[in-house]
Amino acid sequence: MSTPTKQLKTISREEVAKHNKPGDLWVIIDAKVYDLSRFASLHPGGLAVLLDENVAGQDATDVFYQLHRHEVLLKPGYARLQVGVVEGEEPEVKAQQVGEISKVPYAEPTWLTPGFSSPYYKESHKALQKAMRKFTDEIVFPDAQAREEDGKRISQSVVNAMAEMNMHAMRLGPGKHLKGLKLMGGLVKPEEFDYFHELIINQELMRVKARGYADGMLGGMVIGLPPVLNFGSEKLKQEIVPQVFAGKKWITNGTFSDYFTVGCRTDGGLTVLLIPRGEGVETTQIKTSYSTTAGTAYITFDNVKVPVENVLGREDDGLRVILSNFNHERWVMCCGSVRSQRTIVEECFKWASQRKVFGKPLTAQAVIRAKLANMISRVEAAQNWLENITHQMNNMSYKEQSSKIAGQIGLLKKFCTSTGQETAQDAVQIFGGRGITKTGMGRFIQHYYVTVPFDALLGGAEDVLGDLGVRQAMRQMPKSARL
Ligand code: HEM
Repeated sequence: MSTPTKQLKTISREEVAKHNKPGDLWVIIDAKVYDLSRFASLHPGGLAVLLDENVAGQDATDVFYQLHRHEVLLKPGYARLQVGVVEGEEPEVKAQQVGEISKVPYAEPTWLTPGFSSPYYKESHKALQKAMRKFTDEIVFPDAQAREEDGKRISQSVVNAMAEMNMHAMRLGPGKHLKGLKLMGGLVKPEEFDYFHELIINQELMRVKARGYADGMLGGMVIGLPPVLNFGSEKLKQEIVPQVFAGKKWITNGTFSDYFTVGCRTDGGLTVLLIPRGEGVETTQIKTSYSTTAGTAYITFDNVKVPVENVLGREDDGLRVILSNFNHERWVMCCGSVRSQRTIVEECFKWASQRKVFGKPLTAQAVIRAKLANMISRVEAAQNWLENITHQMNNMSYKEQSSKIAGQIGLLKKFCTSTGQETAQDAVQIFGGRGITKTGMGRFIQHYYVTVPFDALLGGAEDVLGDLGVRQAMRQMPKSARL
């Protein structure tokens, strides 16, 4: 939200210039006049910088945006320091408003860029995207940033708000489980819900820019509940699924789960069980390179008794249950990974345009433009491949997906996460020291840089997925083919 400027008085630049000493200190930032007289001694960047002759009583716009994110000025405690607007001038900088599409080049996928079109997205997709953007900005983003900071799990109010929209159910993809549900307040009919709707939900939620939270936001459900839906008995499904969709129970989010979907070694192989939290089940928090809000845990099962009806699929046939889960799960991860990369492109484009070195923006340097070129190419390639695969998923049965595109999904995931890591490295180079600080200018770059290696591990390490892709292709190699 920007500060309302209309009621504020207009002040001439000459008048501002008179307030240039300790105890009487004004500055101009983006045509807005700030009285820093009392704040100066509390300023985290120190008093001396504010008393510099080029700052005190002067226009400090450029230097301010070299050192602070715009959001600093939006914090109520700081916004309050504004005492007026420069006579005859209008502020230029505008924060992205709730629900708004970014105007920064490549900050949005092509289909959301004015003047571009796409064969994949219909009216219901567009309506869902708009609603999801608003929902994420208003309800999820503030909670994500706060929880990432304090490491607590997602607030129940957010889980409830998601449940009200039936978002948890939609995150399991199209299918019978959506029948009769009112999706996103009725914006999408259950029978028309497809993988592009789900892609939109996954990508919009990822805009929270908080990787641990993104997993803690019922990421465990996306992985742990499908085996119950696809292989559980009717009785088990009726008992478990509605509770999880309603946000009352948690599955496979370690520290705070009520149920765990577990592959157990049995005499004849693997058997998948749904284990409720109870006697003999213990979870201990594991600290990782991302926040504890994800719920990552070390779990022990000690002589736990599990009812026979909690077997998912057949005894000793657990590998099939686990493998059948992988395609969707990996595809979800691709959606998130691509969207996170895009956030980094946006951050870098903004920074490289506003950061001035020897009087010129970073974008004046060919080496920086080359890094941006690589980043843009990677994210566009990944999104376009993702959309192609999503289209195939919409036109294949679940079984066909396994035989025809499991390999491609594996390759896409490897591509998304390896390019994500290259982009993280480029971004840190562009931001310099600010790319490794947890607060201020480069905080999202730092966060991405330390959390992106995890994307390259979950759902299968890159080498394994690459190998899967090539092995599946090898099986389709015609015997008749010769050079
Ligand atoms: C309304 C005016 C200002 C406010 C509310 C403000 C607030 C802050 C805050 C909250 C920080 C901590 C870092 C962050 O959260 O981004 C900071 C750091 C800093 N500020 Fe300011 N500031 C203002 C104006 C200025 C100006 C005009 C300068 C001019 C040189 C300046 C120089 C610095 C420096 C050098 C740092 C340390 C940066 C770093 O650690 O990377 N500030 N300021």
